[in-house]
Amino acid sequence: MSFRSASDGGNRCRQEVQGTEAETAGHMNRDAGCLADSIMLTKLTPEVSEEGPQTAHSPGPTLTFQKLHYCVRESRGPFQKGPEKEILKDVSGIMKPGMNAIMGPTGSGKTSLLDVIAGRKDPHGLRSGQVLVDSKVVTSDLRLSSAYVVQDDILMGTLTVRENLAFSGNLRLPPGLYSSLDKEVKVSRIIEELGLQDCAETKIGTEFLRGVSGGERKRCSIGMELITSPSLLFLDEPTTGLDANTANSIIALLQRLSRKGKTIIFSIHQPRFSIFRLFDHLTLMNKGEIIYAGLAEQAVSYFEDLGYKCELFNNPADFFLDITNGDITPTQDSPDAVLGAEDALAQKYRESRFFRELMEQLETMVLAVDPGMRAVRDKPNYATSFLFQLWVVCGRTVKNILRNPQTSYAQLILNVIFAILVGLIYYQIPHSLPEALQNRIGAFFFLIINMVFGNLSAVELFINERALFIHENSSGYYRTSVYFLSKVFADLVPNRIIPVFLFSSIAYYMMGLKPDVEAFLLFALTMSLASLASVGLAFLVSASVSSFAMANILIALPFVFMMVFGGFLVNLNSMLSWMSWMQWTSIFRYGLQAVTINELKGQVFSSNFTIITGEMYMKQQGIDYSMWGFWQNEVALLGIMSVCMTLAYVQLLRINRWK
Ligand SMILES: Nc1ncnc2c1ncn2[C@@H]1O[C@H](COP(=O)(O)OP(=O)(O)OP(=O)(O)O)[C@@H](O)[C@H]1O
Repeated sequence: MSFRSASDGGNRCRQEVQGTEAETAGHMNRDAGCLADSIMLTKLTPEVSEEGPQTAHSPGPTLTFQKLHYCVRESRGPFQKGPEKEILKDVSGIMKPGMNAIMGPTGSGKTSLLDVIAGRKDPHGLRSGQVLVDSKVVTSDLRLSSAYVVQDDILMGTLTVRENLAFSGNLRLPPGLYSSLDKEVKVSRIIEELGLQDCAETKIGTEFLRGVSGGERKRCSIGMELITSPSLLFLDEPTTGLDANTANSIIALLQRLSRKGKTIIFSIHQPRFSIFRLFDHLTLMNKGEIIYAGLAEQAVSYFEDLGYKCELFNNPADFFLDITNGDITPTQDSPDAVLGAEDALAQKYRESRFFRELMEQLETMVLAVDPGMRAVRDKPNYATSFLFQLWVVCGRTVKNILRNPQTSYAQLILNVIFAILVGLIYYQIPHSLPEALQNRIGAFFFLIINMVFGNLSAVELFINERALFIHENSSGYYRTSVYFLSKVFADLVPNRIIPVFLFSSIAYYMMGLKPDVEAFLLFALTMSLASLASVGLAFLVSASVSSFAMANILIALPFVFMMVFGGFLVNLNSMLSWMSWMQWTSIFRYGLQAVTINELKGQVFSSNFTIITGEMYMKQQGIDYSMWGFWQNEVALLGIMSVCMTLAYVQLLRINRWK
């Protein structure tokens, strides 16, 4: 078995291949039998193998896809959709246990094919065709039961390699099968297998923190998926961005796994020969069509039969890219020589014996499809319970905040500085008119502004980790509600509630407001609720958009409107009636009214000739200062917060998880 090349280079390749020939041959023989066997296999759930409590080594599943036509609609701007573009054209194939590479020039559709067969691409784009895994129709459930390593490593930068792997293991290994100790052992085994011992306790790294190297990151990403011992593993360009040696070691690792019976399917751009020779099966794509699918070592001879000549010492992978790019042309004397048409290579492939054999195999497999298994759409199954997920995800969020405390410190320091500033400006407000009322109301407005605008930073909450959330959620780590609650709690307590309480204490006593504990507590409550209501709105915006620029525009607009309708800048009674309804949505109005009632009720202010009570002033301003008048403001703030938080959760559920 060798790369059939007319050149000496081909002979050299042959010698290198021979090193792996024996094991590859064994693998191929097994594959031949595996096709029939695989029809019988139905298990796609992670096998509990070498590291787990049970010892089972069942071969990985066989994945088949038939006549896939996938279309995308190109966008021509925010409101204009472009024409539909077919990015996969009548694509069929079989991927058996072993190393299955999808190669092709850039834009040829490698990633699209990988995503469609992995169930990660929006099913609305699939015009026809079906994907089967062990003769079962693929449903959205495949996303949760198979493993997919994305091209950009998505890991929590503040956690170490071991902690990241433990996070994946804790959430994705069923507690009924694995004790805590089993999970720890499994993480250690994965670290060993991936050669990550030296950096196991090193943090992955963030923009502020230098962490592990690119290759170690990639290996950790693969480990995050291997923790469930998946029998089917998808990888999108696992070697992109890595140096030659690291790329080699990653592919060698994948080959070791494939020899344990796993089905490894990956897209790859232009591998060097030492990598290419480890492939068992090759699918070559060009312009959305397959131009070769078959054993990797037969690809060179296939193209040579078409009249292309592989140069001396040329790497087969480069040879194929030269063919697809049109950099080499076929010799016309070959009986099968390709003519000049754009899709001639795809046409030639469809006329080849490889395609004929594939179609025969596919027909047999489709006949074996259990009709009852068609179109089944299982609900996502999570390995762990809601409460356990909440515990683990909250733990990670808290750890992340403690290791990356800049935002929390900044929020705290900002609040203290601002409280001292407000306290100094409005230091010990007198009871004499006109300062008594003017300064009090001015100070309250100033305070509410700080509560609302001081929470602009909350818009980053779901934008920062959007990619991480989408990846983990669609890979079955945790429920959306778990992530939402963990982020909300972890943000609210350190960043919102504690700083606001500190702020209220400093500002309240420096300004010399009512010296009464109950009044202080109600003041702090109002400040907290005004803060939480604005945080709720910020969360809603944060969950709705994916860019900071858009989020800043969307959050600033309602805050400014709310400020205008707060009752301080304009008298709300004098407003045009069709506009005045906006006051009911204003956090400023509710906050301002509540602190005004709390402070002025029962107070008397005087000048040389005038005496005015707080009640008189509030009556004049149209403020209801009864008990319910006060509490309705608090209820309204709570209501705004609850509605916004609920909508933020709905938006998180609606985030597009498809690629
Ligand atoms: N959602 C989409 N909207 C518009 N075009 C798309 C979309 N997804 C894929 N395409 C187009 O489909 C073609 C194939 O894309 P794909 O990413 O699969 O190629 P690729 O072979 O993986 O390329 P690369 O090696 O550069 O990643 C490209 O022309 C790409 O622009």
